[in-house]
Amino acid sequence: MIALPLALLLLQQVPPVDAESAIDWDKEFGVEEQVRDPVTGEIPVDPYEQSNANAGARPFSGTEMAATFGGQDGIRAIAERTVDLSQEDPRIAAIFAAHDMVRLKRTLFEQFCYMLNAGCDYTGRDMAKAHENMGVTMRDMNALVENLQQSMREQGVPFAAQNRFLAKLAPMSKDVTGE
Ligand code: HEM
Repeated sequence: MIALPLALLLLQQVPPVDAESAIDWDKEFGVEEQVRDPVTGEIPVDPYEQSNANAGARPFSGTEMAATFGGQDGIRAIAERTVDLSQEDPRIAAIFAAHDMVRLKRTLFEQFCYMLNAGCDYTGRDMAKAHENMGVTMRDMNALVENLQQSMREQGVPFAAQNRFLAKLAPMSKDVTGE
């Protein structure tokens, strides 16, 4: 029977929360709130100059490679699947966890589509800027390439065409990893 009086006594001891004295710790530590664009669902990035040169490789000529990859629909499926597989891949998932996968799926699709000459412009950042301070290693790079290979295989891209595409990506590894 002493429980109720004791509880009341303890309640009295809790200092009242004063709205004016509540500390905004995010502000104190300079943590900015990340607000997604209501239309695109993406988190805005710092301004940069947009150019197809940011894609890091010149496109294939002709329409053969684009057709082999299943046109824009096939390329989108491959880019998105690569991101999904990488997010679930215990070897590299942690690198993706704190980043905007909505934007990555769009920009990776654009980059692949541009390179495969399937009728897109690339609007993302260049490879060095996009992977700056991320600490990506060649081992991580190999894991991502395996995920891309699986995505291309699932989409029915022939082995020779897969390798032609990978050969265009390979020189980017030094900008991505800094190794
Ligand atoms: C040749 C290989 C690669 C290509 C072509 C590539 C392509 C891209 C592209 C197009 C972007 C988006 C740029 C933008 O937001 O403006 C990006 C961002 C990103 N990439 Fe890669 N990438 C490669 C390798 C890797 C690897 C190996 C990892 C990690 C294992 C990785 C992790 C990421 C992450 C986490 C982002 C998001 C960055 C952010 O939100 O600021 N990438 N990549």
